[in-house]
Amino acid sequence: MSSPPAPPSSPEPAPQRLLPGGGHHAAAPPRVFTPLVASAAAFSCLLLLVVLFRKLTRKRTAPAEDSKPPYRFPYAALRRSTGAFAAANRLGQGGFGSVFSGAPLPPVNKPIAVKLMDSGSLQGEREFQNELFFGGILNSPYTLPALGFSFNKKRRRMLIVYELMANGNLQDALLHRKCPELMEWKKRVSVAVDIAKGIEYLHSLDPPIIHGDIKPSNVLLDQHFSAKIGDFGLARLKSENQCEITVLESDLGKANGGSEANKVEVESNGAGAAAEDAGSVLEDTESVATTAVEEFNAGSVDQSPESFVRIPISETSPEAVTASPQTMGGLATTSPEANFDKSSVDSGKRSYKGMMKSVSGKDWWWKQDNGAPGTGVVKDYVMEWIGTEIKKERPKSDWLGAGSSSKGTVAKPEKKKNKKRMEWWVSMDEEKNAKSTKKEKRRPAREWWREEYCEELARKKKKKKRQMGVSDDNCAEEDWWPRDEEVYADRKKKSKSRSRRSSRSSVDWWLDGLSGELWRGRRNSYDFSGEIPKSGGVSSTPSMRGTVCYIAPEYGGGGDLSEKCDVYSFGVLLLVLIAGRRPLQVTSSPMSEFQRANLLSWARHLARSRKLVDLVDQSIQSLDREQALLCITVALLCLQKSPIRRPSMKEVVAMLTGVSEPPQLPSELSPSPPSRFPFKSQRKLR
Ligand SMILES: Nc1ncnc2c1ncn2[C@@H]1O[C@H](COP(=O)(O)OP(=O)(O)OP(=O)(O)O)[C@@H](O)[C@H]1O
Repeated sequence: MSSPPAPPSSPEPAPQRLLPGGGHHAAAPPRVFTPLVASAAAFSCLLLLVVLFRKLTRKRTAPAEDSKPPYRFPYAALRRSTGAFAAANRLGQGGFGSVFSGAPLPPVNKPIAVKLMDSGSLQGEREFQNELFFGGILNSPYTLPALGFSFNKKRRRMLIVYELMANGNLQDALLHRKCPELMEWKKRVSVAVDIAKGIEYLHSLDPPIIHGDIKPSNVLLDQHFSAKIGDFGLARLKSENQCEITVLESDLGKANGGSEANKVEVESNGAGAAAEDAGSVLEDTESVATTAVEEFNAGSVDQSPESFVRIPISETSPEAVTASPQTMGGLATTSPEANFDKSSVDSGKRSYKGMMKSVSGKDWWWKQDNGAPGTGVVKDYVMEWIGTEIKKERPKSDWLGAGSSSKGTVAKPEKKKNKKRMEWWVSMDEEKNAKSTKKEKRRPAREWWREEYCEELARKKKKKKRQMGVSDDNCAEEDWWPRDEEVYADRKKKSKSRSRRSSRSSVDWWLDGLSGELWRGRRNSYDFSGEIPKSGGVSSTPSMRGTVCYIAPEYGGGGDLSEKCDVYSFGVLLLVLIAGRRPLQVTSSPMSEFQRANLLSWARHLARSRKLVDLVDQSIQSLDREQALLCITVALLCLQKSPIRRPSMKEVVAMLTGVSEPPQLPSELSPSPPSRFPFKSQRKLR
């Protein structure tokens, strides 16, 4: 008997699995899940990547909430924002370049103004750094610090970004465009108070900030004609012991190396006419701003981004005495070299409360701490390129102190080179140093002034003759500088009354009340309509000491910069605001007008003859006479020659806002000045 055929083996062992309560629980893991797990893992990886990517992207597109200006903007973004620096967007021309309006760019979601500076002048580069430094510190509705910056290495351009001020600068609004809003007395007073509060704010910081160049063209007006103090290019931090602290260039050595690297990179991306685009390509990868901090922390800067603050050695500092090889008679000189090398390291003047942190060891760079309180975040500015530019531009003969290397210094040639560069840089506002080493040779400021002035006049006259028929009247309108014919008319007129002042030249007379000023030679821009020479203004003697007519006599004469210098400048500005005219305005009008040329002398004259209200702008509407008298009196108090006698800005604000008692005129402006008639006044007293 044949056995029944075996049932065909079931292809599916599944029935076993399907048996309830069967004894097959220890079966192998279900393979059906494997692809599921794999795809889940892949999905999570992908998700992770996406999250990471978004995080990275966000870092580039939106700086962290707590990040603060100044931000570094990609050059290409600024270029786009200003329509490739289109002429139509040009707001004006300053001493170091043009300013353009631009569309909002994150993280600054407001219209911007972009100052485009060529890197030709060291002074410009230095002002650039100053602007950025103070941009990280200032925070007041009455100041307008830089919001950001950028570079274009190929084109050797530096850019500074500010908030756009709809009504431009005060000089232009008041004297050129004569904005109707500013013809209202109340508005003028409110502008004056805004400015006073702005300066008060600067002086109230710890350490105080001295602006150093208060004048109407450095005051900007927003859409409501609220005033903000701008242009911190010449501003200084002041230490408790009166040391000036100057923001200086970056580590030259490091900067040079890095810059070369960058240069190669740029050139590899394009050449010739495409230079700008090549520069842009590099930066176009980022579409919006990052902060300097982020960039530095992220290590995306390929070289050290330090800029620093230099603190000159105090003359009595023991460190200075031992450190400086140029120590003389127990007192250290304040030579740039001494400052550069030594002060930084050990001189114990580093504690800049809440703003900067000292760097330990032999690293003498100062880092500017602008991070959120307590975080200890160090803010540095990217200055990779400036050092190289200095090296390129400056002739060897320009380095101050060349050949005067100190005995005790054993330095490597490269180090020495850098030092000399730095000395030159340092010396730009260190006339004081020169003074201390060459004391006996010092000339009176007035003599120096006269020479400079006469040379300038001669140059101007020559130039004008050459350009016969070319009108540059508009350019010559800047603040104070009279046209040649005016000056010569002035001289003619003065020669008639020479008997009175035989020993004094017209220049001396002209400078009455303005003694010692230097000028920066910048011109205003709204009415400018031609090519501007690189150096800028009508008179272009570079100076790190402010603007003629506005600079305090003691500072112009070589003295220290103090808060009282700002007070003096504010006094001039206040008179300009009240009178609606420049501080010096010589016209070819009749003799009666001539004595009014110098606003300060004119105000003093009116004070003595008790006609102060005559100073007020004739076109002012709704004049409050009492308030006008108060304002002029405050201005005259600020303009006292002795800095100690000038009020503080806090007092000025209190007087202008009526918080304190109305002030009295300075005693020397009484109708019979006691100093001139001592006997008479003594008799009177008895
Ligand atoms: N934030 C801004 N908003 C609007 N206009 C501005 C702004 N910054 C500057 N400007 C305008 O651009 C022009 C040039 O400004 P800039 O600060 O370069 O020169 P300046 O103040 O005239 O002279 P200086 O070189 O002595 O500072 C000025 O007419 C000014 O009104």
